[in-house]
Amino acid sequence: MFTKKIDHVGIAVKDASSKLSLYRDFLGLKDIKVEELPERGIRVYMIHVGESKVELLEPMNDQSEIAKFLQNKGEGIHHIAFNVVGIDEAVELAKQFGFQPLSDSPKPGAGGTKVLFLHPKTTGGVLVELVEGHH
Ligand SMILES: CC[C@@H](C(=O)O)C(=O)SCCNC(=O)CCNC(=O)[C@H](O)C(C)(C)COP(=O)(O)OP(=O)(O)OC[C@H]1O[C@@H](n2cnc3c(N)ncnc32)[C@H](O)[C@@H]1OP(=O)(O)O
Ligand SMILES: [Co+2]
Repeated sequence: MFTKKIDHVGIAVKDASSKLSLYRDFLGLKDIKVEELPERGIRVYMIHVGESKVELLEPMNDQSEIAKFLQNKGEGIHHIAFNVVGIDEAVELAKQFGFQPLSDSPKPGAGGTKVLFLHPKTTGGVLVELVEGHH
């Protein structure tokens, strides 16, 4: 597998609009794409910063993939995502290295990408996302 850059840093928030003054107004990051992923129960605010992004993850409902994190840990950094080439081989490769994939195959991510998560228990306490494609 080939990795060239950090794709994004995922940040769990209860209410994204109240966080935009930092990114959009103070830091001057105007390229922000909003997308809803109902299958994950997440509204995404993808904030472009040079070649990488900050991804604000806002729950759309109580079943949201980030609801439990917000309940247990509160708002803050949720995951780091690496842009990769060869994600279809990543499940088997990760297992060979002792990292636990959180699905049997890559799943749809924001912006039409394919994503695969690795369990934080096997990656030094960091939820790692692999992303193939571009937002
Ligand atoms: C927007 C789409 C997409 C994109 O295109 O970028 C996304 O980014 S979606 C982002 C949200 N989706 C996901 O995170 C999917 C993958 N995550 C999971 O499957 C689960 O969240 C999880 C990582 C398996 C954790 O779920 P679960 O085991 O049910 O949670 P617990 O609360 O019981 O925690 C167990 C254990 O793991 C620690 N933990 C949980 N979340 C994180 C985290 N984000 N980073 C680091 N560690 C985490 C938690 O603290 C527990 O540890 P112990 O207390 O020591 O047991
Ligand atoms: Co992400």
